[in-house]
Amino acid sequence: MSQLTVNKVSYSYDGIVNVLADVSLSVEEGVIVGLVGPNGSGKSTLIKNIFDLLRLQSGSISIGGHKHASAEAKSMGMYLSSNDYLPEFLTAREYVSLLGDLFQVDVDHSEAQELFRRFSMDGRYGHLIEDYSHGMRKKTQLVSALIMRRPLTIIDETLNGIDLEALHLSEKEFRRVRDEGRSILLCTHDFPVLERLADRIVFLDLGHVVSDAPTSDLIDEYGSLSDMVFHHLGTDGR
Ligand SMILES: Nc1ncnc2c1ncn2[C@@H]1O[C@H](COP(=O)(O)OP(=O)(O)OP(=O)(O)O)[C@@H](O)[C@H]1O
Repeated sequence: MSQLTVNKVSYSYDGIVNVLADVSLSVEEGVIVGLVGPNGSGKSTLIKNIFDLLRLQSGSISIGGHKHASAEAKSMGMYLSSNDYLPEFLTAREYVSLLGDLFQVDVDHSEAQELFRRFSMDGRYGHLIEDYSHGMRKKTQLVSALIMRRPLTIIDETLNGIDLEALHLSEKEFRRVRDEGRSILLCTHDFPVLERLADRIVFLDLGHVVSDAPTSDLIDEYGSLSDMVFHHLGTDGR
């Protein structure tokens, strides 16, 4: 079953230039899909359309088989945005509880505390988020997504700014998410991470899907994901 289906979505901020042009993609159950593309190619605009943060202008989107703007769809997907905005006036425990209420998840705080320990934030779960560093906020976002266990998690550059140890642990946890049959759409410029993790890569450029292929096929053909992107960017008539 498809956890996410995007069908012929176009979007324009000014009614003149299409930032997304007929974008289609799908994320099946139990896969990690990488979303890559140069700055300004439309990745964040696409993600905001998926989560109904921008009103869909044309095409259709479904999450877990439900229309993307419905309450059912919204309960199935979680979005980790590229910024580290979190409610400063809450502790991580309160924030995770709040998400648990929203997603109707019975939160296991001892599991969250254990993840805090493993992410080198031992003893900080009950502290106010306003005292967290940038990296700690990113890791709090990751832990909260791991605890909410949504069928679809979309991660927009959230791994930026975390240390190598946390990155290693995140990759391990993402593989576990996939093994449990849940799906991740991972938007990042960190190609080595995608080469290790992603089953498939969707490459967006100037609002168009340039390619959508298994990571191993792209590596066989181009040697690496960065070479695939450089090859495309050097193509005449781009
Ligand atoms: N609120 C907005 N109003 C007008 N134009 C916008 C707005 N947000 C984004 N854009 C434009 O839409 C295009 C796509 O931006 P978007 O942020 O979706 O790209 P991106 O692929 O996520 O880029 P990056 O890798 O830099 O995060 C860019 O030209 C950007 O300037």
